[in-house]
Amino acid sequence: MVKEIFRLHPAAPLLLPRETMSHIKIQGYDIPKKTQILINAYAIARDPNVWKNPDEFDPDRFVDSSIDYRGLNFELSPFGSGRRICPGMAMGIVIVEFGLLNLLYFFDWGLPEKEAAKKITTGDEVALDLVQVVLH
Ligand code: HEM
Repeated sequence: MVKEIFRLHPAAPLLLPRETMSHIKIQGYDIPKKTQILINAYAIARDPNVWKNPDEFDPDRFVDSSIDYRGLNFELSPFGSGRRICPGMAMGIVIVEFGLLNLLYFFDWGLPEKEAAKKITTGDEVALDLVQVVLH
């Protein structure tokens, strides 16, 4: 469940901007020194070449899968990766897991009468979830 939340709704959809320290070549592209780089984790999570039915919220996709969010699988990297990976990752994971556990434990969840499930806004319509949260 938490992996699927991090996949579809990364808290930092473009991770953090980084700058190249030297000239590098990635997949044939020359990237000069001091170029600002953004990793579009949001787009990677919705790439049909990487994920089956990418727009679908399907926690079961991680059953029998070794893909994890701790920086070793680039298709799922809500905390970034490498030397600049989020140092607060362990704390972030605990906050998300405890938040979810509390919501599930202390509330009885259900749909209001007559309201169709498809009418509920999931946030998929908005590219930057963080912006959506701030604006509401
Ligand atoms: C769910 C919670 C969190 C998420 C999704 C998250 C995500 C991220 C991401 C994507 C980066 C950039 C990594 C990169 O560029 O490769 C980052 C960096 C960072 N995060 Fe987090 N973070 C979370 C929680 C936290 C917490 C709880 C703290 C501190 C208590 C924290 C402190 C930092 C710091 C200091 C950096 C900069 C690291 C550097 O530039 O070397 N984060 N985080």
